[in-house]
Amino acid sequence: MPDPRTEPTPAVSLQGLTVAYGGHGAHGGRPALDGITLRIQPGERVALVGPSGAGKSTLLGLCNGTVTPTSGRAQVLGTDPARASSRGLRALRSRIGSVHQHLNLVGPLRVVHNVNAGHLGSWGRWRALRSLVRPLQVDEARGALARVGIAGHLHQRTDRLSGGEQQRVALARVLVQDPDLVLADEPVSSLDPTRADEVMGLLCGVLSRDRPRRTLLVSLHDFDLAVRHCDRVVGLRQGRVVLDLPAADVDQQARERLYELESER
Ligand SMILES: Nc1ncnc2c1ncn2[C@@H]1O[C@H](COP(=O)(O)OP(=O)(O)OP(=O)(O)O)[C@@H](O)[C@H]1O
Repeated sequence: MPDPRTEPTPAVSLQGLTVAYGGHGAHGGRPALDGITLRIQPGERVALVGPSGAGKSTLLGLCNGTVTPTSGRAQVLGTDPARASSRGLRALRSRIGSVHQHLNLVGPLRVVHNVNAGHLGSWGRWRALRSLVRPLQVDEARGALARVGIAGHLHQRTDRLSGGEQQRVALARVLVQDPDLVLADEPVSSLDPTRADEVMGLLCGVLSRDRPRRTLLVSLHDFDLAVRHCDRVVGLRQGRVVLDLPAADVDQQARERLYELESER
């Protein structure tokens, strides 16, 4: 049993968390998350996998405070998002980087502005507006783009880039934000397999090498990508954790158990 005095404070700690949207469970009374207990240590790269509707996005939403639990407790970077003041929640969110399938990039803006959006949590409003007129911290933006392999695109219009390149802009935005925790919800599901593999390599490589204690929690439909790029694989099914293994220990049997048809259970 680990000694609580020497264990690091977890980056994410969920205890008996249940989410029942609208006060009722989804799918005929079943909650979206059903008594989830999970600890993720700083620096871990964790993949969340499981069938559609298993609760992966809901779990990520709990971590950034956009979803409120019905019961149970969460600590994310030492803060309970559901009990934090609005200032506390803002402070927490400034330490969390997000990567989504929908990239939330402003297409007509030049790439440098979208990368600099990573500073918005720390820049005041005037600094942000000034930067829109004449970009600030350009060298930092260029450096971040270089690290994701598209340094030459700094001044291009963002919507002229390919989907994979735009995903790299979103990663560069996270790099300049420099968060302690990255939450990625289906970050590569719109990319072809080769691009998806490259972007996952950057997400789990550059983003975590950048700061070794940075924690990554990424939901994925592609089980192979999860095993290939992450340290640990957590499988959700019907709102419960049914698999939690180091990626190296995941075998075919574990995979089949996770995805077997609902009717077979
Ligand atoms: N805002 C909401 N209101 C009501 N029910 C919701 C809401 N969001 C999700 N649900 C339900 O909660 C359950 C879990 O959904 P969630 O999106 O977390 O699953 P998921 O594993 O991310 O699915 P997918 O892989 O398809 O994105 C589903 O039954 C879904 O219909």
